[in-house]
Amino acid sequence: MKAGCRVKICGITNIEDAKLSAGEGADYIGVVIEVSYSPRSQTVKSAEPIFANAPVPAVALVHEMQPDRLTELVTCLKPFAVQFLSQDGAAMAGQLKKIAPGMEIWQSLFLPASGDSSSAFDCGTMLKQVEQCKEAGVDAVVLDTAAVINGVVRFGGTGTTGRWDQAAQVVADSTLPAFLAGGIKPENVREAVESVRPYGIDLCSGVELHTGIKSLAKLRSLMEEVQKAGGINKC
Ligand SMILES: O=C(O)c1ccccc1NCC(=O)[C@H](O)[C@H](O)COP(=O)(O)O
Repeated sequence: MKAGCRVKICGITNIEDAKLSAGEGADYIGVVIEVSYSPRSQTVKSAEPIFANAPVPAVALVHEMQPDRLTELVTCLKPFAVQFLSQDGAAMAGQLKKIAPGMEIWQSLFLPASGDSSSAFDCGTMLKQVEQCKEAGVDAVVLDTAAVINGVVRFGGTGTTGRWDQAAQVVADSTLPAFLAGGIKPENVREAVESVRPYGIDLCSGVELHTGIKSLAKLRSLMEEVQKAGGINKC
């Protein structure tokens, strides 16, 4: 098993970027599927070539997708995992694992943005959520940051860092592998990894040339910085 911090490159919109990310060392790629507020969103149909040819495990991200559509997605794309941005991963896990045994279920959980000291956060409550997810068959959680952009709440892909002190508390006692997401980029990834010690990191806008297109130079620089991060991450 890999010892260091896993890396998931998300918001992939084309197979070239999937291959670029994997070639630079990504462990997973993520594709946002039919999420209205994402500028990187793909349809099940347009995502087919990415999932069919992905060189590393590919994760399908969904938000409040109807169960019938979810079944179609799983049948067509055969993702390594479905990641729920809305809080329905635990409720859907049992049903999805019946139709796709072996497929993982990931659940995004949202922390306040850094600098936001007014939003209530209770580590114990989040750890209970993690435990409930685990009992329901969820395999991993992604600690991300939600933010209001142009008047719309976006659950991910915001480029906004979260409260890493709070993320570190959750990671330390999480009973599931926990990824850290939100505003991670080459310039801050070392601090993110060394201060939170997540199982993995998950990022999107920090390695883009422009929205929806990845940058080779930024991916390379990110991976170099991840390699430099010292210490042992949570397995
Ligand atoms: O990437 C998007 O456009 C996106 C939009 C809506 C929900 C999720 C989205 N991306 C999912 C991810 O897992 C991102 O990697 C994660 O949210 C972090 O994004 P970023 O802050 O841009 O690194």
